[in-house]
Amino acid sequence: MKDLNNNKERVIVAGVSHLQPDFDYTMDELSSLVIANNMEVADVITQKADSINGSTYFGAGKVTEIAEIANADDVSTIVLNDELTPSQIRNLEKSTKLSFMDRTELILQVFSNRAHTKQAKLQVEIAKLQYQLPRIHPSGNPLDQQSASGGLANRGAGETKLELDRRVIRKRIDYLKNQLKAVDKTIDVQSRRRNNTSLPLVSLVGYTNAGKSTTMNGLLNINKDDSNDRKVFEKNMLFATLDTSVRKIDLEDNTSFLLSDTVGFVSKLPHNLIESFKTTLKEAAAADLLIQVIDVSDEHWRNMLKVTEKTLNEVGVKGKPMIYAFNKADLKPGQRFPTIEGDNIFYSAIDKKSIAKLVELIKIKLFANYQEVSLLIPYKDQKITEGILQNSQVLKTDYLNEGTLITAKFSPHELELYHDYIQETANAKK
Ligand SMILES: Nc1nc2c(ncn2[C@@H]2O[C@H](COP(=O)(O)OP(=O)(O)OP(=O)(O)O)[C@@H](O)[C@H]2O)c(=O)[nH]1
Ligand SMILES: [Mg+2]
Repeated sequence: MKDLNNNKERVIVAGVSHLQPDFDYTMDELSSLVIANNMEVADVITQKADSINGSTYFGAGKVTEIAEIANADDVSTIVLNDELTPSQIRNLEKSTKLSFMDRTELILQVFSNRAHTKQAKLQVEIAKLQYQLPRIHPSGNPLDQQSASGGLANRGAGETKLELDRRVIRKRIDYLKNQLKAVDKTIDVQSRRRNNTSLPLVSLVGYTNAGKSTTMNGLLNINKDDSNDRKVFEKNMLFATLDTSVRKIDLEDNTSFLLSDTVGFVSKLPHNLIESFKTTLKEAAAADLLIQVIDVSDEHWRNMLKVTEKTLNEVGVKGKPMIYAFNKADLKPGQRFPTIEGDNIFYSAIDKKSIAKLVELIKIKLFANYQEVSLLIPYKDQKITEGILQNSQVLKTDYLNEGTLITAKFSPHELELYHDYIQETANAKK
């Protein structure tokens, strides 16, 4: 069998620490991203400085040192902990003859390798081209300079080869954006169809590899061993999930909710990528309740929580009710689980008792503001009656002369929807 290890590119990871408190954590994570990109870390080089050098990122002495270490390690690529300007990368490459990859490019490559569906592929390619746009190099070949005397008919008149290349890339970005819009639209229609059921929507969010997909699969399993085709992909690797999956979860007491699993976050997630993935994150934006999954066995969980909150803010998800789900408690020595403390739960997604406890908390948070109400629905609106009987928490049904009298517990959203049929509100506001 072919030894895949031999094919892995060995790289040096390097970064400038200018007293940011999370520097060590971001450097560790950079190594994980390198491994996720199927490369190997040969060495780690850091420099302490008051600020980042505007032209070469590192100070001059450090650049020489990196070149020497790279030579000794027989490494030709250096991966950097920040996003660099195009000229910083050019200067570094010119003076060392090595190749430099910044954190943004690395994350884009990992996403690119993981993208399988059309939507994810389009989202990643757009972000990649946007990253490349200011970074394509002029070739230096004078023949590449287009003649300024090309005539008025020539739209590219006076354009350098570089400008032409950029125009081609911009056109491609526009084309892909249109394609993405079309794909988003079909997905949106599917999502709206789901929303018509008026079931509450719960979204799993959080750091990559925290256990969101494993939690979803655990919840799919609560009442029955759910058929495997409803399960989502879970794996010990960064960005195993790039797409959003939504599943209906049925609880024992006849209540149900929709649960969505989606792409995870990482620190310094490239802005273009966030922008591209906004539609994927729409389910989180539309959610009635967020479950933030946190890997409590990771020493950096506080940083991860901070990054998740910041990223959610950036995509416009603010002020939603949230459960803080501290997962992988089984891997943290001395951690009792499952336990609920306010909005926090300590649990393990691979433990049935934990999942049952999580359901308890979801029910408390989700159904807390439900109200018991009776609706009288005329027989001509049979479709509405059917919808309620199928999806709402129905307590009683009577068939009267005027129509169907249904007593049920309704969400605020449902109450708005069925406002015209309300007969009486029981004093059952919990
Ligand atoms: N021991 C233990 N392992 C867990 C637990 N939850 C998840 N894992 C493992 O952690 C790894 C990542 O889990 P996923 O569910 O794929 O994580 P995710 O948050 O969906 O990650 P991305 O899709 O990459 O963002 C897998 O190998 C899981 O088996 C847990 O409670 N205990
Ligand atoms: Mg996942």
